[in-house]
Amino acid sequence: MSENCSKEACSGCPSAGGCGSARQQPFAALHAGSHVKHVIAIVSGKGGVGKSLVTSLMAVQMQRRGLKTAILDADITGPSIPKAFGITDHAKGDENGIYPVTGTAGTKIMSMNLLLEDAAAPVVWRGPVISGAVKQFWTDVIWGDIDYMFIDMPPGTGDVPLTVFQSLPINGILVVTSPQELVSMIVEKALNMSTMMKVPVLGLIENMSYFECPDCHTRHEIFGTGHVQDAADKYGIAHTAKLPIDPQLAAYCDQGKIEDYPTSYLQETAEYVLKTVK
Ligand SMILES: Nc1ncnc2c1ncn2[C@@H]1O[C@H](COP(=O)(O)OP(=O)(O)OP(=O)(O)O)[C@@H](O)[C@H]1O
Repeated sequence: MSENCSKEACSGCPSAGGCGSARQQPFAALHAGSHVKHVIAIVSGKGGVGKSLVTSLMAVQMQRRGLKTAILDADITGPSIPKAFGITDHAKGDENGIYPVTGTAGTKIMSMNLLLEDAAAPVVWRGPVISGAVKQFWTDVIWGDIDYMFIDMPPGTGDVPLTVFQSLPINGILVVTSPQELVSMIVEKALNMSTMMKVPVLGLIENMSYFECPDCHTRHEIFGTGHVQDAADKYGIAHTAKLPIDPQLAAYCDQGKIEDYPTSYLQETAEYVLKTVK
């Protein structure tokens, strides 16, 4: 934030994410064996709108550009990142710390499911314990050199997202919504939380925006017309994107082959992030 800056938050500011001094609280210390250049959090107002999918696609986009990429899965009670990347190995640790598991294309991943004996076992923990685990993914994991780390946040605006915002030096967030959700107060809550935390909103992504008929290529707005641009204008968010409902994408995710999916989805979002957070 420049000395002359009079903005309450960074949304809409051309320097958003780049000025670095908007947030001044002491952040949790990164492990000595890690050097993470940029941290982008993916948030949503509620669960099931495709936050993990967007996190995975963003990592894949960056990885394809030859950047060193990581995903910190902060969705401790509903971790879905290892499945999308087909990771079944457990994370290993020694006296120095915990090592992330690397996907076939090179994305480094840490998730609660990589630490559990049984991936189907529920994590029945209270909020502060969950927040502690997320912080440990930052402080105790030996990430090595990372250009872009994406954090798959737990949905909503509860105490875990709050702790993550306060503890980790997040450069910006991408908000994932669905067409119905966009008109709701829940999205406004997520956007207001980022304003309160002084973390710039880099973009608004409307997932399941439409379905394109594979035969006639007509686009059908199954969940109604979204208003992603209206919402972006209202909050001064410079970048928007729309993702279609794509059964093939879901199938690649289910088979753990997200890195192999030949798609340009979120290419423009990746380019916007590269341009804005550098
Ligand atoms: N655009 C899409 N096309 C097809 N399937 C999708 C799409 N977006 C999400 N899905 C599927 O919907 C399911 C939920 O998506 P995802 O896990 O990314 O949501 P989420 O917001 O992270 O949920 P939670 O917050 O509960 O973890 C997944 O099975 C995913 O493959």
